[in-house]
Amino acid sequence: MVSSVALLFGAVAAWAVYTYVSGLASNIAKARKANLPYIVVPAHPYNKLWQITFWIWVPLIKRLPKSWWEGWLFVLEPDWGYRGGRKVWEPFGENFLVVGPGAISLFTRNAETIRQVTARRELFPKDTTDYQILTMFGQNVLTTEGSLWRMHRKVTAASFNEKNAAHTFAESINQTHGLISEWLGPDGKGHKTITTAEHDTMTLALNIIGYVGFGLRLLWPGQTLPPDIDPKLAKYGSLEPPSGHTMSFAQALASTLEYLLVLLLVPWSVLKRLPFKWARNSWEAKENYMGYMDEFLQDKIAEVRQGEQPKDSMDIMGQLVRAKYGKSASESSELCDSDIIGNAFIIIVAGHETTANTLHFTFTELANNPAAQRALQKDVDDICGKDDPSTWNYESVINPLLASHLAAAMNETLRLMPAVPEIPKHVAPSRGDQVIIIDGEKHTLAAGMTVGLSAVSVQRNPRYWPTRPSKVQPGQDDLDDFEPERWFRSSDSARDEIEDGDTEDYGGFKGRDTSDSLFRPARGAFIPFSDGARSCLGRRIAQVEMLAALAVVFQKYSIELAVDEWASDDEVEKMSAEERRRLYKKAQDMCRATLRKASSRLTLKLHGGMHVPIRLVKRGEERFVNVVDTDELA
Ligand code: HEM
Repeated sequence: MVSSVALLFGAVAAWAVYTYVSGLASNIAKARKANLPYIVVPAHPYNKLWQITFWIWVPLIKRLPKSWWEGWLFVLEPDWGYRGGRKVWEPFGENFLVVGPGAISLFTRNAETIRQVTARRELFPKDTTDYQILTMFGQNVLTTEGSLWRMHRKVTAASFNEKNAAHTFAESINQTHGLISEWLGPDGKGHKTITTAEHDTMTLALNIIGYVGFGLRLLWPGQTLPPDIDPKLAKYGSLEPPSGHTMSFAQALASTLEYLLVLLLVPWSVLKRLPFKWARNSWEAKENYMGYMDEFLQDKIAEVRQGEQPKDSMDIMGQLVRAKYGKSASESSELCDSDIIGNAFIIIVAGHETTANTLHFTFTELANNPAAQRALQKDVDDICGKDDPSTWNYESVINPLLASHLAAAMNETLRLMPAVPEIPKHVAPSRGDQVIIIDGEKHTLAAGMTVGLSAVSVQRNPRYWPTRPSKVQPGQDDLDDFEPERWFRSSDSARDEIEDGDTEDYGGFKGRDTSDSLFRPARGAFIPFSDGARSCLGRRIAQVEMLAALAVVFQKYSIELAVDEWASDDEVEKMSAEERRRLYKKAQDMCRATLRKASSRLTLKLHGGMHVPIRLVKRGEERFVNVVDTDELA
């Protein structure tokens, strides 16, 4: 008996060793065929078991002599692209392969490679198995491929037009007033240290996405609904839970997003029974959210059946309901109810945290870079003047804003801290090996190989971005620094297109990612919204939303880093300009160190309560940003 058990274990162990070694050998052969630099790792970075347990193994491996692990261990740590910076690429150039026993991946910071991958959607699709957990409320545009994706993309893209961008601009202006009131504090005077900027920009983006996704007006604490609001919408807009719910709609939405990873990873049948507070909270959020979605769907279907005209606002879910139940529904009738709820959910997920963090980092970087903030304020004054933001006309201000220091600051944040630092694709397993050309040489990528487009690395690659000496890191170039002014440098690169690229129209905004009057990076070198057919559907909405928020805030206010850690308000009051500059430098160094610690779970952000304290002050009442970096005032 004992010997048969030992035999069984021996056989299983032999099989495991054989699978491991033969898998590794086969992937090494594929790497050699690709003729690109490669490293061999004991476990692949995308291996789920490794992703859960890496924190146990990495410190253990680091106890071994450094020469044993320094050339490869970095790829097995999360966020190596963002945290490791450019030096990790030095041994490899712009493309390298990571070869593990179960998988092989190409990582690239080469624009030519990125162009070829993003332009050929069918040869380099998304690996939708990785996205299946995001189908928890229904199939949607992010989680599907092939003809199913086409259908989802077509129906959802219909809402992403200029008319709706203008509606979003107006709602962003309105919601930014809520953010400002929050930051000014109850006395409305400002000068109060804000440690919740990350949370507050999330609320701002949530309230805007509530409008984009459902046509709802969501409130900030202390606000009330307009008296003439449609009673059906009041139920969703109210800060109090209506009957049948234990949370308001906004609370249900915010908590569902807060507990998203729990809801994605823990089976619901288990979650329901777990005796922990986080499990109860996430379950309550999900139950409320699903309840609201069902009611919302039924309300919208009833509206369509009663022949009610659509409201003149952005409302993706309403538009999807009309696509299925309206008079001209034939084309899109393949949508089922869960697809509608699934798409509404994914638009919120895709458009909430991404925009919130970009805005949060832009506010923080502008506080950290007073010269950039002053240049931005000058442009707000020139474009918008002193007019009440509610009177700003979208058609006349949007293009000037897109060509201004506001867009330059937004682009610079997207360059340095893209919400999605690495965009995953793979070589379609059913289409065989694929050849790509890099600097005139052919390279064969094996079918099934995963491809990580490193946005964060290509966007700091000196081959594509003109550089100047860094003002913060002596002896280095300025590619790791926040320098919005870079977007006003001259461009000599053509927007290289791919000859056999996918040219079909998949809807969404058609213009470029950046204004023609700003620096135009080589195609593939600036991919915060990805590129090609599967690029971000909400790009224009996100840009419009962020520009509106920046313009409203900086028209009347400045943002400064808080210095409470080093000096009281009374002490600052008595300081000379030079003393203030020295003090602010401490806050600037601390700010840079904190931002370097950002990490990505869903998107790149400051996790675990990490924050950079800031203050909102009326223009003319600044303590620092009008005296720091003043030599740069032109
Ligand atoms: C700063 C803000 C944003 C950034 C940086 C961003 C970035 C991206 C990126 C990189 C992708 C491709 C992801 C991948 O291939 O895995 C993507 C896809 C997508 N984004 Fe955004 N996004 C932003 C805002 C938004 C907004 C506001 C919306 C909606 C209102 C939105 C809706 C979508 C959708 C639906 C997709 C999937 C498109 C498809 O697969 O066909 N995004 N986004």
